[in-house]
Amino acid sequence: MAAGYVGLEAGRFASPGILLHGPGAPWFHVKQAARPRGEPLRRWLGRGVVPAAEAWCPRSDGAPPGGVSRETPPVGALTFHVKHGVDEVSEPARDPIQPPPVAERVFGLRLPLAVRYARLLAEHGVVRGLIGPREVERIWDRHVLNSAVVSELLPEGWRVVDVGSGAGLPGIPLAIARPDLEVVLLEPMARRVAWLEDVAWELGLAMSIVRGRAEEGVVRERLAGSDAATARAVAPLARLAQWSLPLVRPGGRLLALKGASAAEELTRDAAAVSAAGGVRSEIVSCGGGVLDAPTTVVVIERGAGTSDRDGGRRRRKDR
Ligand SMILES: C[S@@+](CC[C@H](N)C(=O)[O-])C[C@H]1O[C@@H](n2cnc3c(N)ncnc32)[C@H](O)[C@@H]1O
Repeated sequence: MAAGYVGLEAGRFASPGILLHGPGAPWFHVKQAARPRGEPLRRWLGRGVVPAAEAWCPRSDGAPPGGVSRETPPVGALTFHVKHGVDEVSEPARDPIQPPPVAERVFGLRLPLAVRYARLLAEHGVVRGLIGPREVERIWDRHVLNSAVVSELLPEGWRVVDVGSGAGLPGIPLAIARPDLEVVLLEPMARRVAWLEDVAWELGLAMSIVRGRAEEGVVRERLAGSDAATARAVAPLARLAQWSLPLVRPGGRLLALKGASAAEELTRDAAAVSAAGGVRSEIVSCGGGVLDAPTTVVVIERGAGTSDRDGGRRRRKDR
């Protein structure tokens, strides 16, 4: 790096809600996420957010371009530089998309697909508002791996409906880790559905994406008889059971990814879960030995005696 430039980690410039770090292109995120349309970055930096006159991203040849570079810096060089008159040089920031070693245990030979998904989330997912910029740092443990380890609870060949898939969590990591599953992503918001379609296409994943709400009749018609429903950060357990249990066959399961609130929710919503057809409930920890913080899942089985119009009719094959 050139002398005369003080290297600062991009993240240090961030004010709340503004992403200045990220894989690939910090300037791009500034432009997209924070900078008023059309305003030169130089002026934006001069606003007291960064007390500096000139900023640039490192180019692949290492030379300061003089002004803001629009070249995407190479991975591992996610540093934003401010001309400051101080002879200091920074280390390149860690690439948050580098998978941790445990990722190979979870995804095996399909790890490259998981890396591509993590990168899509971190780059386009942030810009498209699917995940917050602060999530990029913890994309693996809190999102991709946290979701994929739920596959421990899914027998081979099951059809799984991911209710309220949003950014594709947990459905897409599950589909990557377990190509034997038939994964259906269910999401009502058009913008998110478009994102899910883009990701499925980019990754070449054979999966169905259904636009709708779990409780809608037409959705029930289409998805009833699934083996399991997954849901993360969608609704309190009572509502989730009312929405999702009608989508699974008798004996099938709702897998609700919950955090520390799992036990409390299960106690609080026991009556509603039972009224929705849930017969056996338990709290299971997934990913022990892989994740520092294993994923807590509330597992609710749908009772054999419960009925809805299509329950069990659409089973793919006898299991
Ligand atoms: C907070 S986001 C969580 C997204 C994703 N599961 C995750 O963990 O990142 C909740 C998602 O549930 C969807 N959602 C809300 N109500 C729903 C319903 N009745 N049926 C299906 N999806 C629903 C929302 O559109 C949104 O995408």
